[in-house]
Amino acid sequence: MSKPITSLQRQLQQIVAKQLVDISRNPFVQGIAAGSLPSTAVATYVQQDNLYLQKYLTNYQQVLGILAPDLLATTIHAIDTENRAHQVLLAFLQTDNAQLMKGTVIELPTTRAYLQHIQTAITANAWQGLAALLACPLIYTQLAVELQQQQAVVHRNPFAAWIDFYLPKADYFTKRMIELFVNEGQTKSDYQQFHALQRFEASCKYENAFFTQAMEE
Ligand SMILES: Cc1ncc(CO)c(N)n1
Repeated sequence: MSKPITSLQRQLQQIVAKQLVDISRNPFVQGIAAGSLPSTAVATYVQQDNLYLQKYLTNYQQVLGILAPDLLATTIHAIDTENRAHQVLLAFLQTDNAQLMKGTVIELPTTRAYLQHIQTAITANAWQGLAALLACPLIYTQLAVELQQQQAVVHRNPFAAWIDFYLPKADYFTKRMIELFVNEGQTKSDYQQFHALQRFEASCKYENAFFTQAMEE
């Protein structure tokens, strides 16, 4: 017997709420909230996120191509333009992407491990892959809501527009992804659901580690 639709969604929310406790304490995230971060950390974050998002997009296309080609067609643009969030960080660094990515930028261990985790999930099946992909938009959306509630979105904060970018907008694509995950999940066994939620939780932890990695470089 599969769990009712609301159960999967509730479990996602519980996992996010739990992981956000750690993420909001992350020094990088606290720097975003306070409007102050070392340039090296911001530069490392954007470099690694460029590498991450490039592969994320490929994985997203692969998974959505199987599960929901119509949703893929309407949301691909949303991810593609995500680099607009990076513009905020690049402005803070007073540089551009071309300059920042000059030479060889290699994947740091957490970036590599996170991408490998997503890849492994996709190899199991597309829905497991979706579980691993879902943490990325879901964590950032909830984080933005939390930072806004902490009054971090103020004019003097150079990262205010970055936070604003991730705030949930009308029919935002994160919501569509959650709906897809939950709807597909109704047809899945308890075993599949259990593993998908584990993969989702592992991705949430990678999100935290991804911020940490930027501070350590
Ligand atoms: C690593 C990472 N997670 C989530 C997002 C938000 O989509 C991002 N840009 N990068």
